[in-house]
Amino acid sequence: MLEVRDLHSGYGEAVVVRGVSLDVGAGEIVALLGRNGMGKTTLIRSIMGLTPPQVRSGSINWRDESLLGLRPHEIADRKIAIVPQGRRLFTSLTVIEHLTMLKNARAKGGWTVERVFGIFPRLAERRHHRGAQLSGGERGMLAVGRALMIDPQLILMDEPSEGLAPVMVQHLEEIILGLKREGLSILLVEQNLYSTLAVADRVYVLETGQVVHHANVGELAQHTEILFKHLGVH
Ligand SMILES: Nc1ncnc2c1ncn2[C@@H]1O[C@H](COP(=O)(O)OP(=O)(O)OP(=O)(O)O)[C@@H](O)[C@H]1O
Repeated sequence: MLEVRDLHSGYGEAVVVRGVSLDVGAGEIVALLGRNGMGKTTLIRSIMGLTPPQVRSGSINWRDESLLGLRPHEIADRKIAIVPQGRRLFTSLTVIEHLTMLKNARAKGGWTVERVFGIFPRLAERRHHRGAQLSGGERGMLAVGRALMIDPQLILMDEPSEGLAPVMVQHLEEIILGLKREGLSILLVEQNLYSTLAVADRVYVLETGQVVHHANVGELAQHTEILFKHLGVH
């Protein structure tokens, strides 16, 4: 479904993503692991058409169509959503306003506000609260809910568990697995290794903008020395 080939992308003179190739299949959860500053966010933003960074060369194809040169809203029209790092919510808009701003009022089927409230009851309680009034966990839920409202087939999630309490991280894992069961594809950037191993099918490890390891989660769990070498974890 998503096919990235030999992608180079960066900021000004600095090329941060240096020749990355990766695939995300239908209904697959693929994780990008790597220490801070290795280029994960740059890669996610490049796929979504967000600038900066600027893509220098390589290809990004989605269902056999090139995404290069498309604007983020055109990419969203192709059913790709992003849960951006830091959530990027509007401080003065309410929960409901965030959820409805991208939904075509005439759209039929798919995700509705009520369905999002069904998986995140806390957001229902806070429906009239503004972005600035929400806790970190509530902001995280809203960022995921907002992404779902475009009825995505692929979600790019940039550290969705960042700042969440352990119980919420577990809830998020369940939601991610539920979305997979519905056939969604997810490209997940995650610092939380255990969360990654709990949900992902395959993992790419990035180091200074290059893929240095690619494995199924089962293989990775048996070769924890790889994680130690590239991620500095035990
Ligand atoms: N807007 C920008 N302008 C210039 N350089 C940037 C910009 N954003 C990121 N960089 C640089 O690109 C490199 C990769 O950053 P990136 O955010 O993609 O890493 P990351 O793997 O997602 O790490 P993190 O987990 O810290 O977000 C870093 O050296 C960073 O300083």
